[in-house]
Amino acid sequence: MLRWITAGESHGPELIGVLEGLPAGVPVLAEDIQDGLARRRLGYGRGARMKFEQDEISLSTGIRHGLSQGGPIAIRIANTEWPKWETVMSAAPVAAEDLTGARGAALTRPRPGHADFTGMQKYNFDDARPVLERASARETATRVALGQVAKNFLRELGIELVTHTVAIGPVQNTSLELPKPSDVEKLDTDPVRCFDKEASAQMVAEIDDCHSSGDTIGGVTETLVYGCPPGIGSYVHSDRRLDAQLAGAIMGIQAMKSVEIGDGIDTTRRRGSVAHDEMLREDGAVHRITDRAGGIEGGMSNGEIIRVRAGMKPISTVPRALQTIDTATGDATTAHHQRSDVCAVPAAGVVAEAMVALVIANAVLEKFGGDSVGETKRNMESYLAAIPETLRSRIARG
Ligand SMILES: Cc1cc2nc3c(=O)[nH]c(=O)nc-3n(C[C@H](O)[C@H](O)[C@H](O)COP(=O)(O)O)c2cc1C
Ligand SMILES: C=C(O[C@@H]1CC(C(=O)O)=C[C@@H](OP(=O)(O)O)[C@H]1O)C(=O)O
Repeated sequence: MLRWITAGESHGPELIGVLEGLPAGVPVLAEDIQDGLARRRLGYGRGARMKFEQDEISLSTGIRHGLSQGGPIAIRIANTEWPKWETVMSAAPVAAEDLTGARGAALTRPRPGHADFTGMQKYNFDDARPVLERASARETATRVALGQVAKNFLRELGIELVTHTVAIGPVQNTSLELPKPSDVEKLDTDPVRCFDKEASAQMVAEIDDCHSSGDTIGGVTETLVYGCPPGIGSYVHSDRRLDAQLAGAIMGIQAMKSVEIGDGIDTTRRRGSVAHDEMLREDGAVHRITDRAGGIEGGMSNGEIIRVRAGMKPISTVPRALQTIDTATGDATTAHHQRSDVCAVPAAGVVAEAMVALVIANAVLEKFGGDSVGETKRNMESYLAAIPETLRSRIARG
């Protein structure tokens, strides 16, 4: 079983992520993790912080000479801004007169849509600062770092992921062409990580329009998993279903409001005759004529491309500030606003990919086990080889 946990505040000294349960022998280099983090900082519509935040990482434990050792892997990501926040975020007590100005003064005008107001109620704070520090999606840098380790493990088994943006607000990419893992570099050069040039230009224009009218916007990303063998996850109990695990992981990302597996909502509008994926046996293996199910049936992977869509709401720090109340006085006012992203959908897609990688890696380990990556691979190959001929599936590879 693979377990992970993150710790840290948005403007604290550092973020920490721990991954436990990874077999030994998985190649892990600092550069791989830096690559993943750099990708998360990108995207048209990101705010000022992403221009200077460096995501300085240290691989603190669990890796030796570029390979995982089987023990917990701890990754630290330093916050570039820490010197400016040392007093406000100090672990030691600080005198009230030292907490002033935009950073230090209590935040009492909670933003509708963010965690501010309910967080203050729940944790008994008279200041939204501690709420936003942990609710902030800064934390997702750690998930991307851990997800990168999971991706390296999956790559050893021939499982690869790629993520693209399919909608920004009302602008949709209606092209049916799916990116392959070899298209990652091409996607990296697109301002919104969209696979269709025309749709990408319209998405950029939509973000510009939001920016100039003091507004924010959300959208939808799609993560594709290639090379996943059939039989990952299970139908035998609700919490073993791969689709349930994926949905939970996606909904655990800040600002995510919907998850779709395969054609998702579109499938609910179709008749059965055009909603499912008919089977064909060719060259000694069964494959599907379509992949409307998104590679999962009965809570198990079926060998086709796994497709997971994640729907993100608009950023809640709206420059044209929304109506709220001042929690210090009870008076009507407008929500506090500091620098913020206008659109973070491309970055959220990178986070979604990390979460999908962690879920698939966990499900793979549950099925095949192994204390070294070689053992996991042998177990997987012998399972596939033992499947009777008429039950064999073609595995969709990139
Ligand atoms: C990658 C990413 C970047 C985000 N950037 C911002 C931001 O700059 N400003 C903001 O108010 N919310 C931002 N958010 C969204 C908030 O974190 C989120 O709205 C908040 O946690 C409440 O969302 P919830 O209702 O889903 O919990 C971002 C989310 C993600 C995934
Ligand atoms: C720092 C990141 O995203 C942040 C997510 C975020 C929020 O409220 O979720 C608010 C903003 O933080 P700040 O107020 O410090 O500018 C974003 O920049 C990041 O993704 O690394």
